[in-house]
Amino acid sequence: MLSEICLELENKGWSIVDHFLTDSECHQLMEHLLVKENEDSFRSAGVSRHLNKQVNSSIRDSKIFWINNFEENSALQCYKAKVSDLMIELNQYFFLSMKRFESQFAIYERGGFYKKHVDQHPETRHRQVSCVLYLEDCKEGGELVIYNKSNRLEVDKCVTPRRGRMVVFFSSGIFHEVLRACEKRFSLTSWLRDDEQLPFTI
Ligand SMILES: O=C(O)CCC(=O)C(=O)O
Ligand SMILES: [Fe+2]
Repeated sequence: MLSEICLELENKGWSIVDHFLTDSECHQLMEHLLVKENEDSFRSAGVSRHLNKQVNSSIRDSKIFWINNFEENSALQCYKAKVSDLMIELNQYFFLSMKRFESQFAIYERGGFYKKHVDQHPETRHRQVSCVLYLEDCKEGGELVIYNKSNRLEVDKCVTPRRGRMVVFFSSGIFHEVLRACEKRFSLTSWLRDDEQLPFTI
């Protein structure tokens, strides 16, 4: 599985992995996410603008929770181990030096969206690879649209969120957007980074 991801990233800049986690692991993550939501721990997501953090709901309408403790939940531990293995494989294949990752749960309410963007901040450039894991199916809406790596106007793939499905793509060159969700949409996103110190969260 890991070498296939590397090959696909090399060819297209993105890869879709079904069953990255099992249904029961995703259920466990959902339970954890819902506890955090009930504790009112989610916050409106911001977008970065020249190192200033802004909440701009015309670009992005969703709420997020940054994960600080992976030990709280066994499915999170499993997720962390699998993403770490992926990071090692990607480092070897692409001669990268990613050292850690930052992770957040995201909830898009019905009508939520995220306009076309790239994940790497132009000022810092430490995000190298993005991994988005979907925790529930979306029957309609909420698709992730991935644009062609050499032509940002051309759609390469429209990904339907499915429980356990993970999309991996380069954080710098791959434009993408989240279409309006028709129902509540749940995901766990990680950015693999090549710096050591703790980032400012966005
Ligand atoms: O949830 C998704 O499908 C993608 C989210 C995204 O692009 C982001 O958080 O930067
Ligand atoms: Fe993104």
